[in-house]
Formats: sequence, structure tokens, C-alpha cells
Amino acid sequence: MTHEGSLDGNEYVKFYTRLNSIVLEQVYDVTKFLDDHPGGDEVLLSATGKDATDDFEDVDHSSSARAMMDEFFVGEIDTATIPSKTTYTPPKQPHYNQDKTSEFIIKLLQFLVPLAILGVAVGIRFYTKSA
Ligand code: HEM
Repeated sequence: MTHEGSLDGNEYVKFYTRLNSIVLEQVYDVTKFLDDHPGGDEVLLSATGKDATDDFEDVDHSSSARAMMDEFFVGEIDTATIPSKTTYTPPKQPHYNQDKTSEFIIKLLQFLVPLAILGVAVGIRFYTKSA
């Protein structure tokens, strides 16, 4: 499960908090709450894609704030499935022919073959004329 990305084509922002021990984490999508959050959108954005438990608790949110969270609850994820590091995989490059030798030979043939045909034609004409 990704922590930031696109859901049904709409951008969404999520953070998650610890729930009973460290096995499961609760994921919240706060995209629609960004503009309405009394603490501002910047703190929410800074808490996305990571465990925001401490950030959330540090503020000492009221019980009504905690009740509001249900609205943005997405689901639970197994911490074991969260990658500790996201590795960058570059997009696949089109395959370029690194070996330029075959390209050179083709170019050379494109030049030499018509020349050879012309040579043969001239040769034939020359010999048939003299005969
Ligand atoms: C779905 C998640 C969240 C909800 C529903 C929520 C809701 C609220 C609400 C209702 C308040 C007004 C004060 C109160 O009633 O406690 C508030 C304030 C605040 N919240 Fe959140 N919050 C959420 C997540 C977060 C997170 C993840 C952070 C930190 C990264 C954060 C940081 C703050 C801050 C800094 C304030 C301002 C406190 C102040 O001015 O005294 N909130 N939030």
C-alpha cells in the first residue's frame, strides 16, 4: 500500500498512526481536510507518508478532534509491508544500439552497392559495345 499517490485519479494525502503495538498502523487520507484543519495544512503535509503518531499526540488534540478522524480513516496496514526505504527505479530506457559497427557497415553498403551496380552496368555496356 502506498502512502501517497493517486486514488481514483484524485490526489490524496495520507499519514498513519500506530495502533495496538507496532503491528498495525491506521491510515488516514486527509486530502479533503487540508483546508479545514485548524492547525493548518502545512503540518498535515509534513506528516504524510510516515508515522505521524508523535506529531499528532504532541499537539494534544481534543476528543472532538479525535472523533473527527473517523471521517478520514482509510484502513489499517501491516507495518511489515511498509518499505523502510523507497528505492528509485528509473523508467525503462528505449534500447539504443550501443554498437555502432553494424550501423557503419550499413551506411557503407548503402554507398558501395549502387556504385557497384553502376560499375557493372558501365562494364557490361563497355564490353557489349566493343564486341
Ligand atoms: C485526521 C487527522 C486530524 C484531525 C481530525 C485534526 C483535527 C484538529 C482539530 C479539530 C484541531 C483544533 C484543536 C482541537 O480541537 O484539538 C487541530 C489542531 C491542530 N492540529 Fe490537528 N488534526 C489532525 C491531524 C493532525 C496532525 C497529523 C498534526 C501534526 C502533524 C496536527 C497538528 C495540529 C496542530 C499544530 C494544531 C493547532 C493546535 C493549536 O493551535 O493549539 N493535526 N487539529
